[in-house]
Amino acid sequence: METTLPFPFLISVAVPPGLANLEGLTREQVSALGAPFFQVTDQTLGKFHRFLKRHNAEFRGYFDVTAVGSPDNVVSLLDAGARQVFVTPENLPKYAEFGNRVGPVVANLDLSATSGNSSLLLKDFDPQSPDLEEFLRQTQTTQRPSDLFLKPVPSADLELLLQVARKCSAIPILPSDRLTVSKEDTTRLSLPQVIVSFCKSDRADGLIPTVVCDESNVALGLAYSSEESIAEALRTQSGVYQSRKRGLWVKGATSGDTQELIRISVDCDNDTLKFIVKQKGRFCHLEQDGCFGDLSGIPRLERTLQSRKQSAPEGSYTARLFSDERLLRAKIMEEAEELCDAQTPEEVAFEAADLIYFALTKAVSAGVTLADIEKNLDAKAWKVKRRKGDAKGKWAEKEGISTGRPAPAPAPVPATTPAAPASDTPPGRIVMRRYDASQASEAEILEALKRPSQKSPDAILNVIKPIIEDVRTGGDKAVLTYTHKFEKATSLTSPVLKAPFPEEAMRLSPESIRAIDISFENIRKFHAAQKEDKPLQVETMPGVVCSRFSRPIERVGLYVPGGTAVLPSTALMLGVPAMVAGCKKIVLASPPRPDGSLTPEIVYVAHKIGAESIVLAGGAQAVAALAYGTENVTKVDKILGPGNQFVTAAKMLVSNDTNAGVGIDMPAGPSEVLVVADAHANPAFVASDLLSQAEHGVDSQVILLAVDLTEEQLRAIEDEVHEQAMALPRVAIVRGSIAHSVTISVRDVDEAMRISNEYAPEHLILQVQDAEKVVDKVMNAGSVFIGQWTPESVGDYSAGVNHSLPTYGYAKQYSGVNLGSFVKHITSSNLTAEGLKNVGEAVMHLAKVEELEAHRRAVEIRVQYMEGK
Ligand SMILES: NC(=O)c1ccc[n+]([C@@H]2O[C@H](COP(=O)([O-])OP(=O)(O)OC[C@H]3O[C@@H](n4cnc5c(N)ncnc54)[C@H](O)[C@@H]3O)[C@@H](O)[C@H]2O)c1
Ligand SMILES: N[C@H](CO)Cc1c[nH]c[nH+]1
Repeated sequence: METTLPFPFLISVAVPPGLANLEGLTREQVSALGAPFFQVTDQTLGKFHRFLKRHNAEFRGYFDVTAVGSPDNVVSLLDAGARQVFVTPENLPKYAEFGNRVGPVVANLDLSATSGNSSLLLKDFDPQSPDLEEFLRQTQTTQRPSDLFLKPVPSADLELLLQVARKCSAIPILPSDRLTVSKEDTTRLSLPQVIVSFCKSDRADGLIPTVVCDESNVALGLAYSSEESIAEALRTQSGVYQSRKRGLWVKGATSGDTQELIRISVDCDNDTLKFIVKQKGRFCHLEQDGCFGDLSGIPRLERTLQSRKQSAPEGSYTARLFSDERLLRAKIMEEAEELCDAQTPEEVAFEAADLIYFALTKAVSAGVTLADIEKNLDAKAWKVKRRKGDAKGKWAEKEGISTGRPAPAPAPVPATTPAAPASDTPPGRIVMRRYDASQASEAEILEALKRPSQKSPDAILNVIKPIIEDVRTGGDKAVLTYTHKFEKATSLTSPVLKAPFPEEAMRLSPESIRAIDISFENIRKFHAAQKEDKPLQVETMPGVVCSRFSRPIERVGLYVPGGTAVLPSTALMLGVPAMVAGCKKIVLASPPRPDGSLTPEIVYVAHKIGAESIVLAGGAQAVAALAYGTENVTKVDKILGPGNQFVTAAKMLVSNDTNAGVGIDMPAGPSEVLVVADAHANPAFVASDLLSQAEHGVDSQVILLAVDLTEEQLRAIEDEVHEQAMALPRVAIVRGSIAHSVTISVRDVDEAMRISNEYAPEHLILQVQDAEKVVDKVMNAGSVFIGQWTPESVGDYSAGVNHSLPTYGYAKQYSGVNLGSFVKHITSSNLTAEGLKNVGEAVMHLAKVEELEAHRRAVEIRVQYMEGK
């Protein structure tokens, strides 16, 4: 616990300041010095308690509680934010658990009886006592309490008290009614003079360097203080300093950017003051918040939100958030959930930033400042009674934490759907929301089928744009920097592993080699079959021959994801067709492990497909390196492969840069599956297929279209989902993805296929009777798995079909990766003289319509030549 005093003295106040007119110092002046001392009795305790609750941060004080009877009351003062309380030495053992927050009070000058305590309050201290010499001698011993507080007798000469305190490095307690900040008041001791007497300036002019900070302790700049400027600052409760050239400087007197004084303190070696102020406008004379530049981070966000609150552009997002309480509430809930689901440190930082943005919007909207929030944090840190911190109610239930209350109903079921009986649903059950298409509206079904919200495109762009720019301009070094940052592979010194790959980097068990070899061969066969053995040729008119032939794309970059799972199978799915297509340069990219190495399966696949190199990087940095090339990374013509939101957005961005000259395959994001199951389907099989995609990531979504299933049949699938999920190592991820996954009961297969085609799933699984016949009804899907013996995972690895597929509904317009993804089609025309004669008329006429005379003449000149003209 940080107990550093603002100054090496306390100010004693007889009653809670503000509850009575104080003589001497005002409440604000006491507050600005930050460490008051109070004497509390059973009678005044209630008042102090209430006062502390309200003003904890300003008056985090020291309390003599020897006149308070109940230890509970003493503890409640500590809990309310008292820095330290002093009790009689006999009572001290009762408070042992609170350590140095509780110290003894004694009334005699003999320190020997209290040695061993880290702090001690000497009350009725008389600086003229005959025992003073002996007392001073005792204070020189090593057993003395490190914090020795001297509370003087009422008649004490305060100047003398200060001298004695300095001699023995004790902390004098100065009565507020005997202090003043006014020059005119000669009956009291000058507080500014006391402050300055505790400071030692290194400067010839005696001024004290003063660091000026805002309420979040962000340094705004440097100023200087003198006794006079401190007096004026305390008198006016504003930022007043001593200009080195022009005397007193009242900050903002001319600019209007004034300051409200919050606190003055001195540093550890007493040569620098700190003023904490509430700054209006800017501190710096330049166009920036402070002399060290603009605010950043959370204070900057607060500033922006506050100005938006005053004048947000109509229709702006922040204006909507301020005016639509429900939207703001929904966003806070959404971001809180995303933060809980975040896994890597980067994701956690990203999601925490989002949550802080919306939380601060709520605060600003309610007129709460960051300083108010920080005061609360501090108050909590000073508490001594710790709450258990258990999760409560629906949140505990959602996470499967027992609350000792009856088990809850299953995950949200819309009112239109008959809910399963609550009593037999164990807490924390992993269950998909249920809808009944015959009772829910079309809009409700569409809403239920929405993919989990991705980060807003702007937020992602803000992250990836600088990364891409850094890599474009900084090359290898920039790639390495990001790999060190995101992958923590700090020992990596080169971002590329070039072929031939070292044997030790692909050392595998015979079983792994066999599994890869079998999959490789199946994928090769299926993709080789997609080859066009000869060019397409059509004679459209006599003598007019049109052809189309394909050529491999020369240099391809294949992104193999590696964030939440290592996916050598993706290396196969991209690498094998690239090899079959005959791409000359195949460059793989995949995030390395923290030790800088790659999983050996990926290196083995790279070796088998004849890759030229592997870029040891992931995310936007890998995409940028492939798109622009670096000193060691080969620039490619097309980037293919799935990835998270950063990867997908980076691919889109570089493909839009005409200077990059790079194409991409498609948006292949978080995995998803839609299973159509009827009463013939085996519930265990259905559940296993749903879970095989749910385990990919918390952003995955799985959908079950239950064709005419009874409540009992639905429950059987749900039971399987829960039981199988609970046994999975990635159950936490499954819980996240199932939270935004749904079961929809439909009447028949036609209704199921209508919904499925609208959803356009990446994977479509047909576990219905006569599944093959249903294939005719499939209009939009990445890849289809037909019948009960075809789990989706065979397509992920070994059947031969490709698993790099369009997600997020893009199956409506994109195909999955196939041989065609690695080739370009070139067309050719070949005309005889007769052919030109046959088609020439049409060409010349259309060229005339378009007024493109040179086009027309290119035909005419030949026809005339043929005719000997
Ligand atoms: N559709 C398909 O065909 C298909 C196939 C396989 C995998 N997938 C999907 O691919 C995705 C793979 O994602 P992944 O995250 O596991 O691996 P990934 O390799 O796509 O992403 C990891 C990289 O993201 C970057 N990154 C992470 N957090 C970042 C941040 N806050 N800021 C900037 N960069 C950051 C890091 O550079 C890291 O290397 C999953 O969603 C999976 O479902 C889809
Ligand atoms: N199902 C993923 C495509 O969405 C691919 C994959 C790789 N490994 C396992 N599965």
